[in-house]
Amino acid sequence: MKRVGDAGPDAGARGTDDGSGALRRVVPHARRFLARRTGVLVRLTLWSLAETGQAFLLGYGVARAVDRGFLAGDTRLGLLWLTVALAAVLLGAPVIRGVFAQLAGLTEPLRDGLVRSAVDRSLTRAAAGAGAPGGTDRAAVSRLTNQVEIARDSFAGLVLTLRSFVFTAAGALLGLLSLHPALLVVVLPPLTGGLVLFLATLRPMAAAQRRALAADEALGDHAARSRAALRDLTACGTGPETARRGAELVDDAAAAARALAGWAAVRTAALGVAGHLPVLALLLAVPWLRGRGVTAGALLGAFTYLVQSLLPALHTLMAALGAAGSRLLVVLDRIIGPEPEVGPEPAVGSERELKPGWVSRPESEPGWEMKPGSVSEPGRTRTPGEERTEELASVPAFTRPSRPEPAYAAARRPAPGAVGGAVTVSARTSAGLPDAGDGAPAPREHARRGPDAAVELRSVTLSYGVRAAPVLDSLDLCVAPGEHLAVVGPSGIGKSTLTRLIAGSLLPSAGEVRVAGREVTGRAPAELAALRVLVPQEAYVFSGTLSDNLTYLRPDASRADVDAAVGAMGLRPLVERLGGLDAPARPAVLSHGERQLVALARAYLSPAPLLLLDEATCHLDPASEARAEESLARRPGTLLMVAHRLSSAVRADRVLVLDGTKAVCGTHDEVLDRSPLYRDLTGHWNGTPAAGP
Ligand SMILES: Nc1ncnc2c1ncn2[C@@H]1O[C@H](COP(=O)(O)OP(=O)(O)OP(=O)(O)O)[C@@H](O)[C@H]1O
Repeated sequence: MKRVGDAGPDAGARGTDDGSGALRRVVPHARRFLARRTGVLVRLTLWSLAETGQAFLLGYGVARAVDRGFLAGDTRLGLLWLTVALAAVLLGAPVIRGVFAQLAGLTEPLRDGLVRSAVDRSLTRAAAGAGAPGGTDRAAVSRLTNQVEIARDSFAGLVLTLRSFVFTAAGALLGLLSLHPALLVVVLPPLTGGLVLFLATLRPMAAAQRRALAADEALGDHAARSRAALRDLTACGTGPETARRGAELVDDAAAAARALAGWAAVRTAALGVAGHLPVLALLLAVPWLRGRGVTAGALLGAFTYLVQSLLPALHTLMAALGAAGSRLLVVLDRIIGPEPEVGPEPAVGSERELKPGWVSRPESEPGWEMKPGSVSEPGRTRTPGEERTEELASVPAFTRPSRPEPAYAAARRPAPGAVGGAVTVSARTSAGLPDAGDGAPAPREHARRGPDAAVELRSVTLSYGVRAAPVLDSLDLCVAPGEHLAVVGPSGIGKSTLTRLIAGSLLPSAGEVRVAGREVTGRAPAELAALRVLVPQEAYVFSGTLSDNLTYLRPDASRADVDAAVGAMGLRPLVERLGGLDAPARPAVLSHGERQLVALARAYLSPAPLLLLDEATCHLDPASEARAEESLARRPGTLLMVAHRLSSAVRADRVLVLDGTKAVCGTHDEVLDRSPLYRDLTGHWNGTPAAGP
């Protein structure tokens, strides 16, 4: 199952790779890249040859200064050879400058190429519809910034040190050979032993590096998703679950970092063998070397080669290959390796991720613990009715508020036992079409369709782009006049899209939207305004008096009507604070909640028969929200609202659960039975009452 924060399919599959697969994938790209830059490589080689000469002269100059100069009593010659050695050291500065100038000819094209590749990949994934509708490839940010820079820096470091080691080692070994072949016999075994040990750590180190990167991406992805869904997490009470998953990911990242550190320790041991044993061996072998005619100058020259050239070059090579090499391989493979497959949207109710920390799981899945009041208990079978009864009884938050039932609600309440009723909803893949039990719509249902319906959607499909996956797919919905319908669903599922379609501010890609029996498509703004009011999440209050704001949609409202709206929405304290209805109401001095109350009171006063609220109560505290909602529901007309808290759904006559291309509609109890998603929502909500309303 894919959980929040799990790295993508590529991360998982490649996370187990020991590095050889990545090497196979990356090498052809590297060959092509280098083949196109032979000029730079030749110039780099020429500059590097100067390093060979420099390394050679350093030890050779010291050896000759001792043997032919100072020990032979010719101080002048000794100083001359020392000057040669010094000149070799000083030669290093212009050589490094030349090397760096050529290096830029390799690293900058590499970075440009990787950025292009990362962007191409992200666009391809976006076009293929990775994730939920509107889902994004969040790891792309990491690839584009962090990982490309890692690749560039690692590549530069690698070229610099690998080249330096090869050319310096060539100069030093040549020097040792020229001083005395026996020196090589002593120095080479520990040197090669250390190098072999070091090379043996490369693969496991690359795998550990890969795991660390995957863990880092997963943690970043989880954090980004959680941040984007904070509002839903709070409303659904899934914060603790998300925090728990975040803690798991932090643990994973820490474990990966520890594994990496372990291999770094082995590598340090290899460096000790290769870097320090040759010096020790040389010291211990002095008598043996002297016996073979190795002069004091040659010994001193050999030490100079080891300490000044070979070992520093080896040290930097190991550090670079160890860290930068495996990092480079892993990052290159992530950016230019095979494109991870983007499969079709998994079916809702299977293993599809709904939102951070809120994952639709089969109820039988181990680890899907029961929380007080959640729906099923492993090992015990209960009838749906029993489950509902227990659940509602055990959790006060789920008890329907006792309010007088509006007359219209009683009139349209379905007969006991009947499923469905005044609201129908279906989608191409939905199994939730209410019917009379024999497949045909219930008679009451028929009566609500056509000109009688307050809102009717017939096979409505909405895609935001020609190639984009539809947000709503063949959706049928029928809302009776006077109905109070709550729309719920995960973030980004299409709730706002639905309200905008019904409001007529968005045209369906296919199908028909009718309000009060009239098709909304192509209707003039004034006509639409007479049919419906849409209150969005961010309430609009204009500069003017409070009265101007409240009566904007109904200029002829009497003072009594306005007073009634003020009372119904709980605006009285604000009116008093501002100094009366005719006092200026500057939007800047109102809180978000006060602005929402003003917008709701304006909608309450509107003569439009249909009110559409798109999380229009999200800034209100639960008590104010309940009062506003109940007043709006009592107002003559139909109320369709995107629920911010599940308590809103419990208060509504019907609940429409949008769940990908599935949609389920019915009373709270009915959708609890039929919608696993709704059960998930309510289960989580119940489990953390502190976060609930
Ligand atoms: N103008 C647009 N252009 C392209 N895609 C859009 C547009 N508006 C919304 N979407 C996408 O359509 C999908 C449904 O968005 P919508 O806002 O309707 O969801 P929602 O359920 O209301 O989400 P939320 O609860 O977060 O407000 C999302 O994936 C969103 O990214």
